[in-house]
Amino acid sequence: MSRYFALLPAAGVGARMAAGGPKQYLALAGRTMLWHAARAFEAAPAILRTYVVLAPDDDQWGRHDWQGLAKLAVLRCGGATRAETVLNGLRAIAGEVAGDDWVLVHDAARPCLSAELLERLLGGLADDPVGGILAAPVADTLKRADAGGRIEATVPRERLWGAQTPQMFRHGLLARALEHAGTGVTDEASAVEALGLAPRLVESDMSNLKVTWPRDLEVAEWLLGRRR
Ligand SMILES: Nc1ccn([C@@H]2O[C@H](COP(=O)(O)OP(=O)(O)OP(=O)(O)O)[C@@H](O)[C@H]2O)c(=O)n1
Ligand SMILES: C[C@](O)(CO)[C@H](O)COP(=O)(O)O
Repeated sequence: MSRYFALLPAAGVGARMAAGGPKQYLALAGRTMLWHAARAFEAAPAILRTYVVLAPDDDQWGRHDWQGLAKLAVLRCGGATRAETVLNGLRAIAGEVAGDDWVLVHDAARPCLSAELLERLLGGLADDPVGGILAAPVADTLKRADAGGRIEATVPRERLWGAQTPQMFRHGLLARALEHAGTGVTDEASAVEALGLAPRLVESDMSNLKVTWPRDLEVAEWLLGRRR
């Protein structure tokens, strides 16, 4: 029978947030952003454990309250890029997680993942031979800029999706894909794509936003408040 694990890369520095420290520890609706990101997996019975991958020199973890997260396990093996952090995490859990177990990789910077979207991902991929990701169809007209900030071209948006997380793959396949792809890929799916496979898209929406810029905090806070 398939087993399911969550893995949260949380070793980023939050350069674009420019908050004076890693953004995963910023307060949102009374908890840290990281707490909320991990909380989504707490409520899903299928998930056995939630691994959080911190930077080796993280000095903030111990300063916060992680109550309510019984499935949590902490790893201190984050790398210089998101891909490196995920691969280090996959290697660290290889003794506990089997090659054909599912791993759901979820950004610590996505604190608003709902139970509905998580269930949709788990249900949509249960029998999938490759795995896949939550993603939202692009709604805006897309422009490519030139170096001076003027429009160079309008890019057709048909069949374009914005990739989100969780990204769900079997441990063995994902580790192999990331080893093959190197540390530059910005998500797990692109590493799997580079092996010639086609991950499935499971439709999500903008409620599962990534908190990247300071202005995203207010939206995330509102979404979390609405859910309570
Ligand atoms: N070396 C890294 C870089 C990023 N991440 C994680 O990957 C997720 C998505 O990254 P992003 O939103 O880019 O976060 P930061 O890297 O912190 O932000 P920035 O790029 O603005 O510095 C976050 O949970 C972040 O902590 C990570 O674990 N290890
Ligand atoms: C994984 C991701 O959230 C999918 O949209 C995104 O690629 C992370 O990108 P970042 O540059 O690390 O923020």
